[in-house]
Amino acid sequence: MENVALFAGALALLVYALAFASPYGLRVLTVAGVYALAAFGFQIVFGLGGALSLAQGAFFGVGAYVTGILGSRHGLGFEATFPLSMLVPLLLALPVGLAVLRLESHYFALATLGIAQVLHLLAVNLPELTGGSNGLAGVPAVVLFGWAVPRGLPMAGLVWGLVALGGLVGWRLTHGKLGRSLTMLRDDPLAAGTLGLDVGRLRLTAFGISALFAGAAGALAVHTQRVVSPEVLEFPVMVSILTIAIVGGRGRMAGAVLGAVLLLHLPEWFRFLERGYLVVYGAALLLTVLLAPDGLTGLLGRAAGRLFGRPARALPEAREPPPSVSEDGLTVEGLAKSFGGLQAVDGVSLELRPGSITGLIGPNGSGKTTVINLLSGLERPDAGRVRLGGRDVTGARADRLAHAGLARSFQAAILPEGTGVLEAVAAARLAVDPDAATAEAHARWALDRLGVGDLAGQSCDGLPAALRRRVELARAVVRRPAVLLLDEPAAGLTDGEKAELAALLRELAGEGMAVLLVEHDMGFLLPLAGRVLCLDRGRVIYDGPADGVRRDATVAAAYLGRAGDLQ
Ligand SMILES: Nc1ncnc2c1ncn2[C@@H]1O[C@H](COP(=O)(O)OP(=O)(O)OP(=O)(O)O)[C@@H](O)[C@H]1O
Repeated sequence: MENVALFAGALALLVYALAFASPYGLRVLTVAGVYALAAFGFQIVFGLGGALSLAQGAFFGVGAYVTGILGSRHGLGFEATFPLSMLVPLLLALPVGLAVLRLESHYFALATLGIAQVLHLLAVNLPELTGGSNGLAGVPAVVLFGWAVPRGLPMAGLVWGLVALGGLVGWRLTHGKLGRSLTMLRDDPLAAGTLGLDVGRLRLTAFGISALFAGAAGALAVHTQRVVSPEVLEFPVMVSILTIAIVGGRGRMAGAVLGAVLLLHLPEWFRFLERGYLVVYGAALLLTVLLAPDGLTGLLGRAAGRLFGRPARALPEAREPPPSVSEDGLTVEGLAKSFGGLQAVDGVSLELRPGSITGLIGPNGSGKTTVINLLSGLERPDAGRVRLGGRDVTGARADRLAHAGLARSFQAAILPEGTGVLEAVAAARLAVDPDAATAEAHARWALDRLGVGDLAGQSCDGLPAALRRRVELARAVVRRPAVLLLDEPAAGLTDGEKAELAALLRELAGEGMAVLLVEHDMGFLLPLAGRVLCLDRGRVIYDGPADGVRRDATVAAAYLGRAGDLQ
């Protein structure tokens, strides 16, 4: 269906360009292609990665200036200027990205906006290099195999040829491991780290790719206009790219094309309204954003789905992933963490041996989740030592710990809305499997293992709580971890479901996994766990066999009068 729509769209553009477009119309179409190319990169960094990079306009401008300066001042040809126009923004993006990519979203947006401001100032104030406010004229035409590509249809053809190529590259990236990893990162950055994804490296890669696309677009813009001026570094360029991505549909290459064609043509279509056109144009944009929050391509996709039904998803054959290799489990000594003045975890020591199930209990707020967060790398300990698989991993990042064989679940099962069950589970293998198809085959195995293989073709949206928990557990199990940390996995389950979960956990431990269970439900936990630790105000107040917990006076005292009760 998607392919038919793409083909129809491409054909319509071709017919318009060949038979109907005036020279001016061809120029607008060419510029639309240039913006589509810039928006492809933005779809990757913002649409998929969720990082509102306001540097896309700056990278566009840098690409434009590289072609402008090298072309008009040094007479270099397209074959040299075009790759350099992509390379220079990339070289700028890497150090800038390293410096700003770890900032929180709005600070990141501001920092990237600053880049454009600085570059604009440089462009205006370095006239010997850039031509100052007037810019540089006389940028040569693109010369291909000795033929100077004239403006009009040939230039439009060249630009749209590159749009087709760029769109294909972008489409492959978005549908492969990178795109899926970025989507996971956007939807749930915390979980992404615990699934082994290197958040920093992924963001930097997306930022770099966005710069490559923007630089290419900037170069083509200059060849189309044959001049370069500080205008290419001004904010309207960035606003146009952002609008194109949002109106067209976040994260979709087809959305970038549709958005660019519409954004560039709407002012032309409304021009007869003279000064009133801006009002209508603004209202049309506002309506699109309000009525189609996932953009026009999202709207069209949903409409097509309703009309023609969703095509059945071809499911991969289940394949068993290799288990993590680890003879030793996890050993923790003197773990401590405070938040401000509050000592959340205070000198906790524990050992998770392969093949064992250990329970971690304690009243509400006693530090159980913080222990799991410390062990899985979401918090850094203030003190203590953690050894995993025989190696010291104290303070290691979540993705490193995941690679070392640790998996965890979260108290509130987080599955990204709008994602398929199979994709959500496969996300946990993206960091280790060679490609997305292998990750999906492994995910299929995990879903079968959890007894929910029939959910593979479904969406995560609207799944009942018990099934969501299973899918989330499948996401941990699919990693075949050596150590599995589960934060209240039985919450909200019926007695029958709890019994099934208990059987599964026994099976996993029987295969050599070391399991840590944080639980309030003693009826579930005590028959399952060999050993139980009880925390109170961050300290271990009981560490012994499960059947001794109920008789222990300190444990009973800790639970008395607290929100959590020893059921
Ligand atoms: N990021 C944080 N910043 C400040 N305080 C925190 C943070 N995380 C946890 N705390 C505090 O640390 C203490 C321990 O919290 P934690 O969530 O680990 O307890 P818990 O035993 O898991 O509780 P529950 O059973 O309710 O899940 C609480 O007082 C909590 O408010």
